[in-house]
This record gives sequence, structure tokens and C-alpha cells, in this order.
Amino acid sequence: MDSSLESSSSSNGMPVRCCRTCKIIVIGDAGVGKTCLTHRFCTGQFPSRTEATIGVDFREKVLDIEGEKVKVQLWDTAGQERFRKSMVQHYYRNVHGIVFVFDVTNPISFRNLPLWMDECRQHALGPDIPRALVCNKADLVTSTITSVLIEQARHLAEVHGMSFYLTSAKGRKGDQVDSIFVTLAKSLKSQRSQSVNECVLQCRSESFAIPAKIIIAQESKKKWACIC
Ligand SMILES: Nc1nc2c(ncn2[C@@H]2O[C@H](COP(=O)(O)OP(=O)(O)OP(=O)(O)O)[C@@H](O)[C@H]2O)c(=O)[nH]1
Repeated sequence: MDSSLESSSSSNGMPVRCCRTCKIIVIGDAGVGKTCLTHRFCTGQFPSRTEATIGVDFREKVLDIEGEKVKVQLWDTAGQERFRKSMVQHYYRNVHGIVFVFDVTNPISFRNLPLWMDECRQHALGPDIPRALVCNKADLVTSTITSVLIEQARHLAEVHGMSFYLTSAKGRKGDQVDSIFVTLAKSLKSQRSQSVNECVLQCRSESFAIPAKIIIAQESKKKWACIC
């Protein structure tokens, strides 16, 4: 377990001691609301104005998960090809969680999701990495066309083992937006605990008392290594 402590600031601006960072990338077509979602989660506000993201923007929030401080670092990536080319390699390094976003009023952004999934695969992000599918701009849902799209998205999420969220970065309640990132951070934490337990069991059965410590440390480091 990487126990080095870092300083960070909590949502109320007070400095906190924080020991883990998880990197979550937020990807999807241009204009689907990635910036607004990450902004809403980190500040509780819908931004008054946004511009197309160039490269990548970073936002952070420290969560308390079952008594442990976890720094959730969100990588808000550019949806426009011309603004992302040079940064792509950086997005996909040491990723702990993925959030795919599409816009419920823009069916093309839904149809393009397999391309975003492919890009993840090409950068060696396998199905073991927790992921969520977000259907954003729920405040604009009006017709049965959008309802059909939502059902298709739910199905897609199920097929790929992703959790599904219907959100509005603009809506009065930000609960669903928070759930996306809090749930991912929780599953990362439990994934880490599980991998540690598996190592302990394996090492006990082989009676390797001392190497067990080393394996546990290596395994935890792999899951939660510093990404700075
Ligand atoms: N009504 C509504 N508008 C939204 C919502 N989320 C974002 N928008 C609007 O959608 C537009 C694009 O939002 P962004 O957050 O900049 O989209 P993005 O995915 O980050 O776009 P790129 O940076 O170009 O990839 C802006 O005009 C936002 O105000 C939402 O939940 N509801």
C-alpha cells in the first residue's frame, strides 16, 4: 500500500491530509457536457459559460470513503479531435476509472460511444477498470425519441458491465452527478481491498510469510500508485 501522504484541499477549502489519488477520465463527443459535469461535481455549480476544452482540464475533489480520504482527480478531456491529438497518450496513462458521456439530445454522440470504447481498448484499458455511462442533459428530455435512446443506452451499459446514470449537470439537484464519481471511487477502493485479500490468502496457502508483505505492497501500488 502506498501510504505516502499528500496535501490537498477539501470541498470547503480547508487543507486536508490525503493519501490516495484516483484518476478518472471523462470522455465523449464535443459538447456533451463533460466540463459541466466535472465542474458541477467539484464546485456544486453549473458553470455560467464554457468553452471547448483544449487538450485536458483537471479538477479535483477529496472524498471521505469509509473513513479514508481519497482524492478524485478528474481528467476532463477535449471532445474535438483537433484539440485532443497531442494529449491522448497522457489521458490513458494510469487510469483508475472511466466515465463515458453522451448527450441525450444528440443521438450521434450516443452512436459514437463504441469509438470511445475502442480508443480505450487500444490504450490497454481493459474491462477490469471500473466505468460508467452517463446520459447527460436530462433536463432537456422531452420526446419519446429520447426515451428510446435512454433505454438503448441502459442496455449498452448492461452489456458492457458499466453503471448507468441519467444526469443533468444543470438540474437543481446534483445528486446523480455526485453518484457517478462517488460510486466509481468506492468501487476502486473495494477493488483494492479485494486484491490485497487475495494476495494474503494466496501467500498464506503457500506459507510465504515475508514475501506476502512484498506482494501486497506491489499489488496495492499497481492499483493506487501516485500518478503525479
Ligand atoms: N441544458 C443543459 N445544458 C448542458 C448540460 N451540460 C452541459 N450543457 C451545455 O452544453 C454545452 C457544452 O457543454 P460542455 O460541458 O462545454 O461540453 P464538453 O463535453 O466539455 O465539450 P468539449 O470540451 O468541446 O469536449 C454548454 O453550452 C453547456 O452549457 C446539461 O446538463 N443541461
